[in-house]
Amino acid sequence: MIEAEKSSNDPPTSEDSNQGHGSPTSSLPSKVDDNAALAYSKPSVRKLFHLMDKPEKLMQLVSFVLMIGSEAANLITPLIVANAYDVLVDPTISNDEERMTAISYYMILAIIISIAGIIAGFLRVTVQGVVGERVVARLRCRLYKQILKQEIAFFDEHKSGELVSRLGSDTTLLQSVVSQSLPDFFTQTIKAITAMILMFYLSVKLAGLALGGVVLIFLLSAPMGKLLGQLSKQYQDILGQAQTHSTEAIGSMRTVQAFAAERKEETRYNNKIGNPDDIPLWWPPNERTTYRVGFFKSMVQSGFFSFVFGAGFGFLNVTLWYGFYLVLQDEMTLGDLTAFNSYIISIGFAMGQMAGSIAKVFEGLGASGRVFHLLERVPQIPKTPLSDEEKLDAIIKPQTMVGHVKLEGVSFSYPSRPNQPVLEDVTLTIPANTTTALVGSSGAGKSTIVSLLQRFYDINKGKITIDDHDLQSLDLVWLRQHIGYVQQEPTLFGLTIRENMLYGVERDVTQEELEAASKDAHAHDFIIDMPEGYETLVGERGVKLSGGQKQRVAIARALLTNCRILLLDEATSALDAESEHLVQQAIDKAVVGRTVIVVAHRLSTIRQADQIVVMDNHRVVDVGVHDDLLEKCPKYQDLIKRQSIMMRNVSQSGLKKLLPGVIDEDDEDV
Ligand SMILES: Nc1ncnc2c1ncn2[C@@H]1O[C@H](COP(=O)(O)OP(=O)(O)OP(=O)(O)O)[C@@H](O)[C@H]1O
Repeated sequence: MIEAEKSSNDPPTSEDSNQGHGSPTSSLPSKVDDNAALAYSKPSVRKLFHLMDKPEKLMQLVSFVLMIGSEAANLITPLIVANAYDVLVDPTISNDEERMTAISYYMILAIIISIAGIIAGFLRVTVQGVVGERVVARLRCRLYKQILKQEIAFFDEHKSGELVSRLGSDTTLLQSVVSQSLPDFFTQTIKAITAMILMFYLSVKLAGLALGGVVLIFLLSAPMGKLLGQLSKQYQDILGQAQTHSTEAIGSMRTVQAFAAERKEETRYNNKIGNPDDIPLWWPPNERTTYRVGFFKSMVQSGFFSFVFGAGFGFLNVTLWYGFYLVLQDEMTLGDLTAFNSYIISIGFAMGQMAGSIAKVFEGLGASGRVFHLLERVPQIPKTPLSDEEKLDAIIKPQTMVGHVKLEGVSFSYPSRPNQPVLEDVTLTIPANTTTALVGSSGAGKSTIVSLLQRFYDINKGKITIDDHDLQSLDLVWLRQHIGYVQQEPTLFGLTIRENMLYGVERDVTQEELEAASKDAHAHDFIIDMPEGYETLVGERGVKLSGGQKQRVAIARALLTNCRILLLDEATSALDAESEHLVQQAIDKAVVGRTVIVVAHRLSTIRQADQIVVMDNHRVVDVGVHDDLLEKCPKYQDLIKRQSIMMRNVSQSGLKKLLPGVIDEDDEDV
């Protein structure tokens, strides 16, 4: 956890090694390292090029050679055409036919070289495009892998929209940097430098004047270019925030519509975009919207280009003027002046394109800061071993799991709220193959225990062991493969029922096995009633199934994983009586021969448990079986009295029988 406060680039310190695997006591919690919107690494072109592997480097080399070829062709052509001009006015040639033959020779040569240049240019752009596609595909794959590797606390802090935006628009920006802007910038720079050398070759005086002009224009336009880069970055940041809102709303459309909150969501999005229909005049109001930033960005952009082109071509006339003077002074030929003129036009265009490319490079580098931050972020769980030897020493992957769970003096707060204790000094022994019900008031920390057992978070103090192995020393994949988890509202994926049931099941499963598991989970009957049976698509997040059906599919999934520990978060939301009964039967089958820890809300579940853990105010207040706790634990009595599910199922007289002495005669409505 200490690493959370360090830059991901920082080398590990001895302090880190003290926090190694198996350490019973970790450091105090630190707030998750980054505020989502500010997460940023130093952008660098070098890092971008490191994304290239051997094939791309080779292609880059080919592209470079093609670039030299095409630009050499472009630059040599004016020199050849200059010869044709000089032939035209050459007083030593008296015969027009002879003159035309010489001109034709030079012009045919110039046309052939130009065509070769165009072909080389076409090939260069194609190769560069392929390089860009390969780099962005690799970047997206790595980035997605990296996102999947992050610990749950990271996802508590980072909204999915923001991450999707990094995978989508940020990587697209980087692609255009690699495949277009940077190569264009280099090409145009080389072109401008070569043209300048050729200009010096033609006339030192004229070239000196032109160079002075180029430097002056560059210096004057640089601040505008910088401003353009800043505005581009701001634009991307606000767009990212808008995307975060929209992804959240689109992903929760049922909630949005149920609360008739479409207008609210529209406003939230529009507040970031700046809907032009709400802006009476074209001048943007003083709010941070993409419209406002884009408005100024276009102004600066057009100002920048107008200045570079305008000043460039204005200056061209000044040099041309001086050039005529030099021709009259016999310091250069007319042909030389036409070639010089072509070069200075080339430089003007090159500078314009360089300006456009550099603005895009700045924009891309802004995005690269966000992308590289994520790419370099070291997941806090599991902590990265400092060396291969440490990995071998520290990580345990036992042959089998028995399922004996122990919590010893566990204290915990969520990394996003480090000062708010959620568990304090919790000690608990859960023998293998028994069922433990966690009960307690809302917010007592029951679901947190379930999360900690899956090592979604690391504890701050104390120790959690499974079969006497410290949780932090166990191979994380092995651990999670041996733990089944059925959530209150299970998440299914937009796949078929079969695919959902086999999600996370690594071995081959026969149809018989699949059906047996779904029969045990009381899911088989409703599945075969569906038109496409096990091949039925369940819709995004399983929306096409009822709550009870989703739970039964999730239980079947847990059964198929052959998990040794089953974690159940019982639904608080009411299922109808029949569905509840079926889910209960499914759970009854699932618990046999497993260590089961259930966040219990139903009296039936609580009563059947081998031990009941009563939690209150972040602590365990009592542990026992139902009858004992009813007798001696006031908190438990209170809880049972309040169990809403129980109230639904048990009549007042039944309640008095169930809780003698706890329900009073006048306790009509508990
Ligand atoms: N991801 C999180 N980040 C920060 N705080 C959290 C997070 N999840 C839960 N909490 C806080 O931790 C405390 C315990 O939550 P937990 O979900 O474990 O309670 P619970 O006993 O399961 O409650 P319930 O019966 O209502 O589900 C609560 O105060 C809650 O606000």
